[in-house]
Amino acid sequence: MSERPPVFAVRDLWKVFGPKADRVPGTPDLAALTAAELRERTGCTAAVRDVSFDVRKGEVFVVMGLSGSGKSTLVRCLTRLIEPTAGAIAIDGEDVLSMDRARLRELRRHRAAMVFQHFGLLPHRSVLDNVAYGLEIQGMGRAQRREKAAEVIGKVGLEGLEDRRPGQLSGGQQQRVGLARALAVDPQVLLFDEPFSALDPLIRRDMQEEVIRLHHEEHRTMVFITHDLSEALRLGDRIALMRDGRVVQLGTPEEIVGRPADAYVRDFVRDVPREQVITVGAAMRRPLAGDADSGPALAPTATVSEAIEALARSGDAAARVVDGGRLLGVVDRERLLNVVAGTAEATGMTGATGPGEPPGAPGARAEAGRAALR
Ligand SMILES: Nc1ncnc2c1ncn2[C@@H]1O[C@H](COP(=O)(O)OP(=O)(O)OP(=O)(O)O)[C@@H](O)[C@H]1O
Repeated sequence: MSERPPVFAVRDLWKVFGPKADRVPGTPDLAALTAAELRERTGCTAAVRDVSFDVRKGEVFVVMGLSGSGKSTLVRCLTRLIEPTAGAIAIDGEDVLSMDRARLRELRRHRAAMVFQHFGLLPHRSVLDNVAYGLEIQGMGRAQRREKAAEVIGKVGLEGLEDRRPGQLSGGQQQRVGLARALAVDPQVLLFDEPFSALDPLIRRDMQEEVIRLHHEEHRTMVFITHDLSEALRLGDRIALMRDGRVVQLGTPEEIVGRPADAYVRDFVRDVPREQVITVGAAMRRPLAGDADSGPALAPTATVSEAIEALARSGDAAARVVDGGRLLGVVDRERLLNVVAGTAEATGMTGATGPGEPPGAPGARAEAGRAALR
């Protein structure tokens, strides 16, 4: 697979709050301290600690972690809503840290639009004018921006509500207005800061579907903060799991669930139904002589859960994993049970590569996991 170029490239990023914050990243003794030790020794909080990652074009990149792990600080650093202490950030190869005020404004207005949990809508303006607001501050003429706003309102399913004020909308509808406003400026990347956490579960699911749809139909690049694991697994092509300012694992949902990097991640994903996330492509063994002839055929992106169902129906002992007519491997009952029981790491016969850089097509496998969780 050819690597998609990064939209954001983040390297060795630090954000330290507190007195003389600058000295922390450059002083190995301080940089090595735990969060609690650092606070005690220096009075500083390292909200983001030595984080590096790329956000690839067209992917949904989820930043997940418990409250206080540094998610918001990290994402706010991307457009310098919070000024990083050390490190490098580039958008499309352009250095973000050296941008002047005008360039930064342009970055935030045109290139990386933020959708907040509290939608920041203007209460005295109609839905249409709220959606058009971003275009207005870009200097677009009234007729043109209203036309564009109406088009985006249609996209997010708010037709007929154009003339309402935000106060006359439900929470979910308000969030759609916030989303439409961000979309109207046609940004390269959408940044979501826990946008759905205040919504009730059904509406939340609706909005998640909306994000998935935008991802599929418009191939939007999105960075999505959440503290909710099932939301992360449902939406993310890749997930950066944060703890105390560090990214403890970066990978596809399948990798995070199937190959947790450490005890913390393992504990975090303990209750996830592995068979709904892990694919037969990861669980299979190499084919042996005679394997080609029997058992149902599954695509490598099929989940373990789908494989179990196929075997239950056919009565066979094993299923074949095939791609374009080629036999890739075999999953037998024992392998499938091991995934369900969590007694085998789903490393697959292709073996592991570095964290976050799986072989094959991570997007497709993440998609299989998401489909299962929907
Ligand atoms: N302006 C600030 N001054 C000092 N410390 C801060 C500041 N902003 C954030 N922090 C600290 O940095 C750490 C990371 O905070 P951040 O808000 O990024 O976490 P989060 O993962 O987004 O949390 P939540 O899910 O609760 O929003 C926390 O310990 C927080 O107290």
